[in-house]
Amino acid sequence: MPVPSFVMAIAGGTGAGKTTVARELTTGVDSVTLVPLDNYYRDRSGQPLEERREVNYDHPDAFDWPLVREQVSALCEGRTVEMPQYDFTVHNREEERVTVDPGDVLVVEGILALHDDVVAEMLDLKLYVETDADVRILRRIRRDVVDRGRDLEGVMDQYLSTVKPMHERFVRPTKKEADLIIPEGANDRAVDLLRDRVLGVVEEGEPPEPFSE
Ligand SMILES: Nc1ncnc2c1ncn2[C@@H]1O[C@H](COP(=O)(O)OP(=O)(O)O)[C@@H](O)[C@H]1O
Ligand SMILES: Nc1ccn([C@@H]2O[C@H](COP(=O)(O)O)[C@@H](O)[C@H]2O)c(=O)n1
Repeated sequence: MPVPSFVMAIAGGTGAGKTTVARELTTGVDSVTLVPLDNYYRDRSGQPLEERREVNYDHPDAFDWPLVREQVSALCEGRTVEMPQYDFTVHNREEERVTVDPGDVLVVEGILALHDDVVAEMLDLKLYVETDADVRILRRIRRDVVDRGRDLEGVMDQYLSTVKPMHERFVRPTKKEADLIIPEGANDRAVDLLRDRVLGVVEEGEPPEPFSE
């Protein structure tokens, strides 16, 4: 298995465009390993669905950080992991894990991708995608209703009770940890420049250090 040429994290608020930026930045790279932090929500099989619906999923405590650290570290060392998968419709991990191999580029992506100090030590590049809150909530309403089986009233309640306050308390402050802030989602110029650097590291063997200097 290859040891990744470099490892990046993409943080930002819900609906900011993190997944889109991850895809754009790695276009042309042969082997990319995505580590979506959503897969690392804690296992709540011991809790009834009614309770799971009420959990604050935007607080750092909702995530299984020991497992995040263990698996990111393993992938960085060129080892395969059995990655958990998450089912948003039932607010829980799926029973089956998926075998994930390390690629040339490793991308840790999620609202709190820049939250954990131990994970931060493993990163060559830290990005924060910044998109206005009104754009993000509109994107989220569409996604949660269409893809995640939620109703509009519930999405609005969750946004005001936990998503927004936790964004202000835990997500937005991680912006200061970022090497680069990408404005307005998949900003073409910023993404083009970064993609060239990613390809330079992977294809030409350039050192990843200038990203963070
Ligand atoms: N720059 C952009 N312009 C328009 N739509 C975008 C842009 N970036 C992302 N989107 C759309 O917004 C939604 C959320 O994007 P996504 O990348 O999944 O966000 P996140 O991973 O931060 O939650 C998706 O439907 C995506 O297609
Ligand atoms: N059971 C869950 C778990 C998480 N969420 C929300 O997902 C958001 C993070 O995912 P993004 O793709 O939007 O970054 C986060 O804001 C949680 O509120 C959920 O609704 N239900």
